[in-house]
This record gives sequence, C-alpha cells and structure tokens, in this order.
Amino acid sequence: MRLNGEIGEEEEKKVAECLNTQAYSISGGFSQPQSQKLVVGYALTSKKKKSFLQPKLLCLARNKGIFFVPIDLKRPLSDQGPFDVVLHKLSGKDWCEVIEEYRQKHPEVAVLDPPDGIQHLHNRQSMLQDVADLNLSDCHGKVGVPRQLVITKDPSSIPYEVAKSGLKLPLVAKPLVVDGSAKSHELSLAYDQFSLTELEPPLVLQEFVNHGAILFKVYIVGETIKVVRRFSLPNVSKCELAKVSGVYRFPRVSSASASADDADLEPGVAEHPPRPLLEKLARELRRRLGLRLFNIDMIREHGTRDVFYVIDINYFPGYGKMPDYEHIFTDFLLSLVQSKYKKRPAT
Ligand SMILES: O=P(O)(O)O[C@@H]1[C@@H](OP(=O)(O)O)[C@H](OP(=O)(O)O)[C@H](O)[C@H](OP(=O)(O)O)[C@H]1OP(=O)(O)O
Ligand SMILES: Nc1ncnc2c1ncn2[C@@H]1O[C@H](COP(=O)(O)OP(=O)(O)O)[C@@H](O)[C@H]1O
Ligand SMILES: [Mg+2]
Ligand SMILES: [Mg+2]
Repeated sequence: MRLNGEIGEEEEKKVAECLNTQAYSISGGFSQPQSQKLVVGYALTSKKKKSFLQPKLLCLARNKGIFFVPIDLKRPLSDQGPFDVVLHKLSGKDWCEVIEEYRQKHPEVAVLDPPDGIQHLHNRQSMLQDVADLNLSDCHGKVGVPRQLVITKDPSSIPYEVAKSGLKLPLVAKPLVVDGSAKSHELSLAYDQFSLTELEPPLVLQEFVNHGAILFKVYIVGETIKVVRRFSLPNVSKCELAKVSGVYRFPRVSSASASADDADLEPGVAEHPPRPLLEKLARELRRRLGLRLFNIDMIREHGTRDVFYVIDINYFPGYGKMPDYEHIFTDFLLSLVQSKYKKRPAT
C-alpha cells in the first residue's frame, strides 16, 4: 500500500523501517496484533500531507492499528474503503458536494468534518460570528472579537464607512474569503483613514488590538485542547499612530511566525488564557460549528489580565507543529471508533 506519495525519500525510508520493525515484532510475538483495525481515508493537499502525515504519526498509528489510506480523487468515493474515518481538507465546491453526499450515504463513517461547518470558516465575517454571540464573561475572563466592518465594493467609500462605524485606527485589513491561497493570508495595517482607499475589497477591516506581540494558538482535536505561544505583531503606540501614515502590507504573518514558547517574556503577557475559559470556548465552538478539528488565534489585550479576543479560526490547521500531535491525534481517532462501538446495541 502506498502510504503517502508526497513525503521525501529519506522520510519514506524511515516510515518503511518503522513499519517493517513493527511487522517483525508482531510476527515475533513481542507485541499484540491489534484486535481492531481502523482505516482512515484521507484527501489532503500535498502541503498538508507533508506537514501532517509525518513518519512519527504514521509509525505510532500503525502501532495502534490505525491505517492511513489515500483517497483517489479520480474514483467515486463510495467505491473506495471501507473507511472508519475520512479526513479531508481540499478546497472547491465539487469536493464539498462529494463529501456531503458521502456523509449522507455513509452515516457509519466519521467524516472529519462536515463541509458546511468548514465553509463557515472560509469567510472572515461568519468565522467570528459564533464567538461574538457567546457570553463568556463568567469564566475567569472575557472573550470577544475585535470590532470589524466588512467592505465588499468601492474602496473610495472606505474612509466614510470607517468614520460612520466609529472604528478606531489602526485597522487590520484582511481578505474576506480564506481559500487556502497565499493571497487570502496577506494582511495590511492601515494607520490613517485616507490610505484606506488603497485597499482591495472584498475585505474585513478589524480594529488592531495591542497584545504585547504574543498570540495564543489554541489547537482543538476533539475534546483535547493544546495551547502554544507564537510571536505576533508589536503594539502600536499612540505616538506611533500620530506620526505614521499609510498602509503596510504583511505577507502571511501567523503561520510564518516563530514559536514563543521558550522565549523570556513578561509574565503578564506570557501567561496562557485560563483553562476554564478555553474549555468553555472550545466546547461552545465545537457545538456551534459542528467541527472537531480546528484552531483559534487568540490575543490578550495588552495591560489586562483577562480580556481576550479571538481574531482567527482555522479548519484542520498545522497540527504538525503542535507538540505531541501524534499521540493526541491517534488517541482521538481511536476514541471515534470506540464511541461508535459503544453506540451499537449489544447482540
Ligand atoms: O501549513 P501550516 O502548518 O502553516 O498550517 C496552516 C495554518 O498554520 P498554523 O496552524 O497557524 O501554524 C494556518 O493558520 P493561520 O491562518 O496562519 O493562523 C491555516 O490554518 C492554514 O490553512 P489555510 O491556508 O487557511 O487553508 C494552514 O495551512 P495548510 O497546512 O492547511 O495548508
Ligand atoms: N485585530 C488584530 N489585532 C492585532 N493583531 C492582529 C489582529 N488581527 C490579526 N492580527 C495579527 O495578524 C496575524 C494574522 O491574522 P489572522 O487573522 O490570524 O489571519 P491568517 O488567517 O492569515 O492567519 C495574527 O496572527 C496576528 O499576529
Ligand atoms: Mg491566523
Ligand atoms: Mg487563518
């Protein structure tokens, strides 16, 4: 079976070694053969295959009886498998239709995740709507979303629209649609009202929130939550705002930025958001979005202890960068099947 055509030769060798060792140990009686086999069909971009299907995941998965099988996009999905789980992140309306139809036809398969929930995250306005609707003021902190405005046409009207809405400068301009392209991650920081006409709608204009240049990436895998720190954009002082004008463009800030987990930071900036707050937020978003695989970009308003803003939510993010992801993910996959068997009536 071809595990993953996209990984490099060196990595492929490592995977093969690991799989051979395991086959040997099973036949030699050192480890128990898995009583239950779990087949995960995957449809991922080549970038995602490379970052997610790392040898350490594939090897651990095999040890636990989990097999990753590539989905052939040229063949009908229902003719493939049978799968216990389908894992997917591909763009396009056609794929959404394929996966939705498959979900309807195969309720016994755990499809991660339903396309309508994923679609919800492809628009930066709908993406944050559920957070805005939540009332999380009583959970050891507050979580909101920055004030924002959607501009769909006519850049010349932006200064007027901004003045009318009362949004405060500086503003972060983000492409409205997130389609996985580099362009949909190109952000701009606008320091003055008049330069706003340089921007290209459709976009979201969001108030920039000072946060001490630290961002919390909150990864969610089913019920598991893992938080890491990343470096982010520095604070903009009142003095800087008064002196600077224009629009500054940033290509892909977030996923390109380095981990700040080991950095020597001010404690008030470095401290993770309170666990009960994250648990409630994750639970609510899981329920409202109907998704099990996503991450949340969260910032703490500088100078506060417990005022947080969610600025971005991503479907099936870069889990390969999440510490321990191979254990978390394999445990999660097994839990899906265990809950399926639990639900079956005893015979
Ligand atoms: O590839 P990576 O590891 O940088 O992951 C990207 C994510 O990075 P992060 O989890 O923040 O480190 C990235 O997160 P950000 O939007 O950069 O916060 C996205 O989830 C991106 O997916 P898409 O381009 O929006 O479809 C993710 O890209 P894909 O891997 O899904 O293409
Ligand atoms: N409202 C905001 N206030 C302060 N910084 C922001 C804001 N929005 C975005 N940023 C910064 O820009 C980065 C990218 O923005 P984000 O909305 O996460 O877009 P992407 O989907 O491309 O990651 C964030 O990780 C953060 O560093
Ligand atoms: Mg982001
Ligand atoms: Mg994003």
